[in-house]
Amino acid sequence: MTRVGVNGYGTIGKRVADAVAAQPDMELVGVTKASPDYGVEAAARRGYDLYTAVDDRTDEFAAAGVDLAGTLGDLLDAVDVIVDCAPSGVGERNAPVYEAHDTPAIFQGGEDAAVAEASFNARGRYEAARDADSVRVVSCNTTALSRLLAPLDEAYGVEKARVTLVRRGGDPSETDRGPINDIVPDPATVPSHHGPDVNEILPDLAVDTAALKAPVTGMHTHSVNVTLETEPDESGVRDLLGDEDRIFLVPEGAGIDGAGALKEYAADAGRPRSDLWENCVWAESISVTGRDLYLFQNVHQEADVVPENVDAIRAMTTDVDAAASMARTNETLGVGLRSRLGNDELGRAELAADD
Ligand SMILES: NC(=O)C1=CN([C@@H]2O[C@H](COP(=O)(O)OP(=O)(O)OC[C@H]3O[C@@H](n4cnc5c(N)ncnc54)[C@H](OP(=O)(O)O)[C@@H]3O)[C@@H](O)[C@H]2O)C=CC1
Ligand SMILES: O=C(OP(=O)(O)O)[C@H](O)COP(=O)(O)O
Repeated sequence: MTRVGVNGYGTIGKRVADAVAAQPDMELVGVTKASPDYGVEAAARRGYDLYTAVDDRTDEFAAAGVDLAGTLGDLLDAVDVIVDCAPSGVGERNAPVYEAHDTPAIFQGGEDAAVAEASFNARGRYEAARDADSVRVVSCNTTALSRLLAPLDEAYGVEKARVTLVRRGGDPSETDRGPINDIVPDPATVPSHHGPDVNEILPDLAVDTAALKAPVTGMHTHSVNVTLETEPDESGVRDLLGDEDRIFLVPEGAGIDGAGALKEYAADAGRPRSDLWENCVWAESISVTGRDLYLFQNVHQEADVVPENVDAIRAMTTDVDAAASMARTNETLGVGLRSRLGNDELGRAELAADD
């Protein structure tokens, strides 16, 4: 049983905590908060022990009537691995604290790659985390690109990938983010950080990325063009991507026309927080011209890195291999969304059996 702590209980931390708690081979020892706001209630409702991320704020929690199990240092001494889910840049400041407690750590994609010994994606780079003392799960966008490009490279060879990322302006809870009335090149320089970050996972893959930010909160959207080394056909690409558990082929003719409908689909499927852990590739966008493949995919930024964090914990702390870890994570969380529309007869009994 791997004992796990989560440092930072925000957008990513609360989801990672729930995913860890669902694993039969992991124990969630506790989570931290920096301030006693509404997030502490979510942790309490789930029965998670709460620690303060910042030692000298203990009195603030007491004044708000919040019981603490201890400080970050206490949590670090009680776990086999800590998952840092602090705001971007704060993880780097936390790294020396983890080292001082001799606690292996997993960081998130808001940190520079240099924060950890290895960058991680279960599909592309699981073994790199084996026995590492620190690992960085790459960002939501980089995770999605790695999941997409790895199977394409294996099946056809990637000569060159070119991706335009329309990034969401902020998460739904982030009232202070933007833009609110523009689509902004961000960064305005090319390549954006995503291409070099993909190369942390797939080092030999030629990929250029350009990014913008848009006034939406639900999901990122990627416009993808990949020149392949061998000529594919559209149905072959559909089958290839459809066989990946962490890719959801958005069915043609289902009336799912954007992120709003995708999130509704996830809610109807009973997903916690309407989370879409899978890349969402629009099936009808898959188009081939010679060796050029085109498609659109949507990425739920709050969710896609969550199964990757679970696999990173296993890679660092156990002998379980990539395929077995991914299968266990997928099964326990329910990753592997599939639509039967346009495929088989839509049987109520069959759908109910999935629940
Ligand atoms: N949001 C996203 O879409 C994605 C984010 N990431 C990355 O994940 C990481 C976390 O992002 P996100 O969850 O969005 O951030 P949030 O701002 O939602 O949550 C951060 C959490 O960290 C806590 N915190 C604040 N200061 C500290 C500290 N000094 N030590 C420990 N914890 C602290 C906050 O506490 P409190 O609430 O009490 O202030 C909050 O609970 C970043 O690296 C980000 O780039 C990766 C993929 C997608
Ligand atoms: O890591 C992320 O995005 P990124 O892949 O564009 O760097 C997350 O969506 C957080 O991005 P943010 O820095 O816009 O909050």
